[in-house]
Amino acid sequence: MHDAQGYRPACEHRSGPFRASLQKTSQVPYASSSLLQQLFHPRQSETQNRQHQPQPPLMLQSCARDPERQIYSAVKNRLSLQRQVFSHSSTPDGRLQEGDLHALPDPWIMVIIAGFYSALHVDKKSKERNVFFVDLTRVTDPQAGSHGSTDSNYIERRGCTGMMSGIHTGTDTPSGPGVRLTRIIATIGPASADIETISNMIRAGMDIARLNLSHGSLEQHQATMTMIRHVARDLGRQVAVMIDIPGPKLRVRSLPESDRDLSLHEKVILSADPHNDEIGIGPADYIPVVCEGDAILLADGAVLLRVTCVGENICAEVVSGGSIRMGAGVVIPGRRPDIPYANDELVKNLSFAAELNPDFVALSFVGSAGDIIVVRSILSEKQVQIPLIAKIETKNAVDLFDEILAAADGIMVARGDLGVELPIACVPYVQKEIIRSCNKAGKPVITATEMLESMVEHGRPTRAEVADVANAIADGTDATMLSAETSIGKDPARAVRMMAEIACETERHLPYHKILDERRLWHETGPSGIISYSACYLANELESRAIVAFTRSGITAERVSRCRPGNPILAITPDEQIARRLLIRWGVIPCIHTPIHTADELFFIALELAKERDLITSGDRLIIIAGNFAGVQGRTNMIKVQNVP
Ligand SMILES: Nc1ncnc2c1ncn2[C@@H]1O[C@H](COP(=O)(O)OP(=O)(O)OP(=O)(O)O)[C@@H](O)[C@H]1O
Ligand SMILES: CC(=O)C(=O)O
Repeated sequence: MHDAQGYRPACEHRSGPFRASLQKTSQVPYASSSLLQQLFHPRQSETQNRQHQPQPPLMLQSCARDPERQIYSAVKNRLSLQRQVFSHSSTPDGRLQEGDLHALPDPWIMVIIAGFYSALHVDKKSKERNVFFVDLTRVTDPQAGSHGSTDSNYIERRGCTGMMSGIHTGTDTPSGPGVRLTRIIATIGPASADIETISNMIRAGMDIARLNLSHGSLEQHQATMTMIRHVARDLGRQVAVMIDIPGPKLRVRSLPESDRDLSLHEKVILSADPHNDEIGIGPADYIPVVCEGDAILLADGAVLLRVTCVGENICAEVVSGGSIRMGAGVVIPGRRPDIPYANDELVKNLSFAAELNPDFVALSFVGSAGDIIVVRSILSEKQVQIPLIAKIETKNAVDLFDEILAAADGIMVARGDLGVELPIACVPYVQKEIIRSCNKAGKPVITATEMLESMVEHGRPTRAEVADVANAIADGTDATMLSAETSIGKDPARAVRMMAEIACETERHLPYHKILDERRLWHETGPSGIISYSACYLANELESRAIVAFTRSGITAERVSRCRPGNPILAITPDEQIARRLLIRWGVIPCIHTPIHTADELFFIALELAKERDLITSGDRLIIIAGNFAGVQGRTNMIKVQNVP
C-alpha cells in the first residue's frame, strides 16, 4: 500500500518473519534452546562480562575497507550479547542475509538486523548493502522502545513532505579556521559587549558566550544577551549563552575607588560594613570564622594578606602587594562558614536566568550534589529546565566530585578559584582527573581560566599558555574557556582566533583510534550507545569526513561526541534550543531542520547539509545514524555508510 506521496511505509512489503516481528511476535520461529543458552544472559552479567573478560577484537581483521563488512563487524562486535545470532544468520563469508530474524520468548530479546535497501528504496541502483538496522525489543512488550526516547517520533513514517522544505539556507557554517572540534567559550565583559566585537568573536569561533553575573549589572547582561542573539541570527550562526551565577563567594564588595593598590607591609582593614579607607567584603558570615595568622588571597591569589587580629572587622598586613578591583574574589584557605547555598541573591539571579532562558547556567562554588538539586528545584518552580554546569573551585567540591558529577549536566574546571583553594601545584592533576571522569560519564567538561592570560595585554600568548590549551584538549576537554582575555582584554576576537587555531592544530594530531579503543567500555551498553560507538569506529576505519546524527533530543549526537571521533558530527535536529545546547559538546556542529519522514529524505538531507557546510566533497564517505525506523520508536537503530556522489 502506498501513501499519498507514493511511498510505501517502510518494511510494509517485507514478508514472513520480519513483518511478524513488527506486529505479532508470537508468529516468529524460536531459536534453538542451545542457541538460547549460549546467547542470552541477563544484562547485568553482560556488564560483568565486559568488565572481567577480555573483549573480542573490535574488528574482524580480515575486513577490508568494505562498508558492508565494516558495519557488520562493528555492530556485531559491540553487540556481544547477540554475537551468535549474527554469526548464525549470516552467510559463510560473514555477510548478512536480508530478512534475518531471530525472536526469543519472554523475557528474552528479539534481534533483527537486515540489509534494508530494498525495503526503504535506498541505493536500489547500486545495490549497496550499506544500511543496517539493529533492533532489540522485548518480545512480550509491543511498546518497548517507545519510552526513554532519544529520537522519539523524529522520523515519522508518513511519507516525504518535500526534501528541501526544511533546509535552512543560512550560512551557519563550521566556525573558526578549518573544522574545529573543540568548543570555545568566551566571557563577555566591558571589552566585548558591543555588536562589532561580538560579531568578530563569533566569526573567530566563539561557540558559547559567557555572562558572569559576578560583574556588571543585570540590565547590562540582559542587553548583552539580546545583542548576542541578534548578532548570531544576523550571521546565520548558532551561538549559545551561558549565565554564570555567583555562589556564596567572599568578594570585595566596596572600595573607596574602583581600583586599589596594596603595597608590601601596608596595614588594611576588611569589613562587612566599611568606613573611610576600609575594604568592604561579603558575605559577612565569613568574618567570625577567620583566625589570627590566616592567609587571605585576593584577586585569584595575586595579592596575599596575613591576618593580625579579628574582631568585628579583620585587620591584616600585606605580604605580597598588588592591585585589587571591585568584585575581586577573596579566599581564606580552610575557612568556610556553614551557610546554605541558596540565599536571596542566588534566588534573584536564578529568577533573572529563568527569564532570559539561556542555554546553560554555570553554578559557582558548588559544594555538593545537594546544591545542584536546590538550584534545579528553584528553576523548575519557575517552569524552566536549563542544563546546569557545576564549577569545581573548592576543595570540598573536589572531595565530593563524584556526587556533583552525577547531579550536574556538565562540569567546569574553574582554575581561578581552585588554584587558590588548593595548593596551586595540585591543579593540573586535579584537572586531568576531572576531565577523565567527565569523559567516562559522557558529561561535557570545560577547562577555564588563564588559558591565554597574557592576551589580556598582549597580541600573542606565551608558549606555556598554548601548551596548556593543547594539553587540555589532548586530555579530553570538550571546551576551553576565555575569561579576562575577552571580558577586559585588549583584543577579544584575536584571543578567540588564537584559541581556535591552537585547537585545530592540536586536533590534527590526536590518536583517534587509540582514544576510541580506550572508550570501548565507556559507552552506553544499549543498542543506541553501540550504534553511536560503531559510527565512530566506521568513521575512523573508512576515513569518513563526517558523521551525521539525526537527533531530536540531542542525545544521539552526545553519545557520538563522547566517543571522540576524529571528524565532525553534524547533528540534525528540529529544535533550536537543542541545537544550541549541543554547542558544548566536542565535535558537534548543530543544524536545524524540520522533522524528516522517510529514509530517502533522510539520506538526501544528510548529504545536502554536509555539503552546505563544506564537510564533504565528491568521493568522500559519510556515516549516518538515526532512529525510529522499523516501527520501533525512541532509539538510534540505523547506521549507514553513504558514499558522496
Ligand atoms: N561585566 C563586567 N564588568 C566589569 N568587569 C568585568 C566584567 N566581566 C568581567 N570583568 C572583569 O574581568 C575579569 C575576568 O572576568 P571573568 O568573569 O572571566 O572572571 P572570573 O575570574 O571568572 O570571575 P570570578 O570573579 O567570578 O571568579 C574579572 O575579574 C573582572 O575584573
Ligand atoms: C571561572 C571561574 O570562576 C574560576 O576560574 O574561578
